[in-house]
Amino acid sequence: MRLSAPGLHAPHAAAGPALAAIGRAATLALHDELALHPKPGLVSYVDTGSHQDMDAGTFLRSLFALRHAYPRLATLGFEGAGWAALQACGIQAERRMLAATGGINTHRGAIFNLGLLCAAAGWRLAQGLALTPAGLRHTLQTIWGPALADRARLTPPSHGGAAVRAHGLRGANEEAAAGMPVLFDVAWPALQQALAAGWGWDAARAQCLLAVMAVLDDTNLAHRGGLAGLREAQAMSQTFLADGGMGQGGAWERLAALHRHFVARRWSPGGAADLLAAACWLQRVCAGGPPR
Ligand SMILES: CC(C)(COP(=O)(O)OP(=O)(O)OC[C@H]1O[C@@H](n2cnc3c(N)ncnc32)[C@H](O[C@H]2O[C@H](COP(=O)(O)OP(=O)(O)OP(=O)(O)O)[C@@H](O)[C@H]2O)[C@@H]1O)[C@@H](O)C(=O)NCCC(=O)NCCS
Ligand SMILES: Nc1ncnc2[nH]cnc12
Repeated sequence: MRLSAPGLHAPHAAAGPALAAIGRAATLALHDELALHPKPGLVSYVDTGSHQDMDAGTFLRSLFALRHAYPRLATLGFEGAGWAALQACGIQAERRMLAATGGINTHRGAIFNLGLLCAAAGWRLAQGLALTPAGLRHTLQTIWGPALADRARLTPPSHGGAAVRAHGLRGANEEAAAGMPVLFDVAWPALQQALAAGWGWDAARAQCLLAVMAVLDDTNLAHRGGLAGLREAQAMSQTFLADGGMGQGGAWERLAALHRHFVARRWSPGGAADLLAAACWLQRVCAGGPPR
């Protein structure tokens, strides 16, 4: 599926199928992330990683519950909605997720990241602009960047966020305010390079995940493992990549060992998982989808 935006100012009805496809790509991208195994500390169809309160079924219920939110966010972007409307839609989606999972936070970060990307795609569609990674990044920064930057200063952080920011780390909101540099400068190039090397969709997603884990200030890791845990997880990911990443001999076995190491410590890179999903969404929206 390649979604370019032909013609300036596409009328609303004509854009309906494209907006629906943008939203559907988000649900599919969440599944791309869930279906990958092993992922250090994360839930998949094979096991629940570092989690006791959720499994793949919880994630499936969550992504099913979110399936209308993403096309809605794309439509809001198409309509040029302001930040308040996007936020209200995101908060409603969070409520749906919690209702579907019995109060478990499966996709809070993914609602936010993928929701913003869908909105940016909808906005570009309305302007007749191409859906490219660089273009989406530019739209995010110019249209909603100022509101995000204000929130970064004004909104009190939740959960481990306070401690995390006390260490000068960058959470989901700060990442978005900066134009999602880890997504566009790290995750997306890693996925593209792996695909260009012919590694296949599974290895490419694993490489992308490790590339993100190597650099992201993942608040979930900091929450579960403290700053020391976050830094050790980053260092282990960097070493894995330096040794050849998914291109090294025995890569899958080594990834499985990393998974066991994370599970033993209850570490879970949930923020990195979300950015893997976001990179898969870019692949589906901007690059014709996963390789066949
Ligand atoms: C903007 C908000 C989403 C910010 O919320 P918060 O202040 O909580 O910010 P962060 O802690 O920075 O991150 C929120 C979630 O984003 C993921 N994440 C973590 N680090 C990063 C990062 N550096 N960059 C990008 N994304 C990041 C992560 O989400 C994933 O993990 C969650 C599961 O974690 P888990 O450990 O299992 O569960 P917990 O219950 O949290 O902990 P335990 O007790 O079990 O240990 C899961 O959600 C994944 O998606 C972070 O959790 C929010 O405040 C907000 O504004 N929401 C309103 C919606 C909105 O405005 N939308 C705008 C338009 S769409
Ligand atoms: N597969 C997964 N396991 C645990 N937390 C996550 N957050 C997003 N995806 C996740």
